[in-house]
Amino acid sequence: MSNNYFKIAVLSGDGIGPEIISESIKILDVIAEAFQYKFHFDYGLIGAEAIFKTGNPLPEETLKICKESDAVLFGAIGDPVFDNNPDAKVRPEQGLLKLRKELGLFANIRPLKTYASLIEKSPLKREIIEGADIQIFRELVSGIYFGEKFTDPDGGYAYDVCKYSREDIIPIAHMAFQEAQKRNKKLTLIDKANVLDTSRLWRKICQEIASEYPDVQLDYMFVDNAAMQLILNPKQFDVILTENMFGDIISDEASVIGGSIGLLPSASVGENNALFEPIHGSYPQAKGKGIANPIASILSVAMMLDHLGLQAAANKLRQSVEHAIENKYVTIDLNTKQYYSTSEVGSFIADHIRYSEKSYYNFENVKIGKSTIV
Ligand SMILES: NC(=O)C1=CN([C@@H]2O[C@H](COP(=O)(O)OP(=O)(O)OC[C@H]3O[C@@H](n4cnc5c(N)ncnc54)[C@H](O)[C@@H]3O)[C@@H](O)[C@H]2O)C=CC1
Ligand SMILES: CC(C)CC(=O)C(=O)O
Ligand SMILES: [Mg+2]
Repeated sequence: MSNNYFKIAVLSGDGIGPEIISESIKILDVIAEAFQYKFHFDYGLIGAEAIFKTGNPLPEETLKICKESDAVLFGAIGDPVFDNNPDAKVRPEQGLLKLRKELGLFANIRPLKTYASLIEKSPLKREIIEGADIQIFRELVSGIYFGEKFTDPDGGYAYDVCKYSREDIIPIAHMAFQEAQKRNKKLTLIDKANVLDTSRLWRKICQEIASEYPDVQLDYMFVDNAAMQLILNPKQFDVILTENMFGDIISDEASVIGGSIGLLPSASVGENNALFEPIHGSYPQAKGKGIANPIASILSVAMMLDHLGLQAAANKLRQSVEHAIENKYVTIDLNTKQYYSTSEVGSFIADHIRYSEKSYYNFENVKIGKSTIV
């Protein structure tokens, strides 16, 4: 990887995937211009569109461009054709799971924050959520999503095995402890250790590792209680560490604190590869309507820029997203009275980066894009 040339594999996927990814590419084009970087995009098929075109949810060619990339930008996969057919043998989700496994993306980092102007959008009370700031570390390539699966041909029973090894837990546990050290020195392991052997293994290993981080306070919480505590008192959490399925579920729940799942980005990282993806899915009901919030994908681009060592660009991008949110330049999920389309929000953020980087305008007084800031 040279200092200013980056190969990005782009997997738009299904549903709203292509719409949100096209806003993220718009942003990357502007960042390339403003900061003098070159991003080379290699597009690949994945998910339902890949099944429809090739029969395979993760074609070899897609895997190849991802492995050869500096980073992967991922939209979303999933289609009702498969969701509504429990007998389908090939499924879009298998493409994403296989990609995560093949790239060794063991840690999925899902940051959650609140924005002052969106506090009222959350169904939760201001005093409960204001200032909440949580970093979720979700294990991503093991556990029940990857264990042996079986369905009795007569349809009488089925099972999914949940398996964890020391090797699966240690790397992400260290990552979470190190993040806790950089933040408020508080780590909560969310598990079900009162019932599950796998959870007891997580506790044991985290207790062992804790001795290497004596300044970090390690707490435990059962996942059922955590699901309740997250919305009753989210500010008690700082860094959360959890297994694959629990992390999947509680992070969607946590998005209610921020105001919309359409705001939450994530980074999926491993030893040699990294992939950046919103936490939401393909939201098929919104496909082609221009109503999807592109910010989760755009903030995933900010995480990608951090990963590539382009902190100045990442910070500028986050400032521009905040500028859009604070100026109420948002999609319908965040404001049903005054809202903008997916591409208008993307353009507003892109314009803010472009003009503020070039110091063309005083931004407090300028009208950007098709609509007026009111
Ligand atoms: N990483 C991925 O690609 C994921 C894929 N999926 C797949 O997505 C499909 C739909 O699954 P759902 O459970 O409905 O989850 P979903 O995350 O696609 O949508 C759930 C709800 O969240 C809201 N939402 C999601 N994204 C949004 C956005 N960008 N802007 C505004 N609102 C947004 C909508 O209200 C939507 O009804 C399924 O096929 C599922 O398997 C689900 C989760 C993750
Ligand atoms: C395989 C995916 C559909 C899992 C998921 O929901 C997620 O990663 O958020
Ligand atoms: Mg999910």
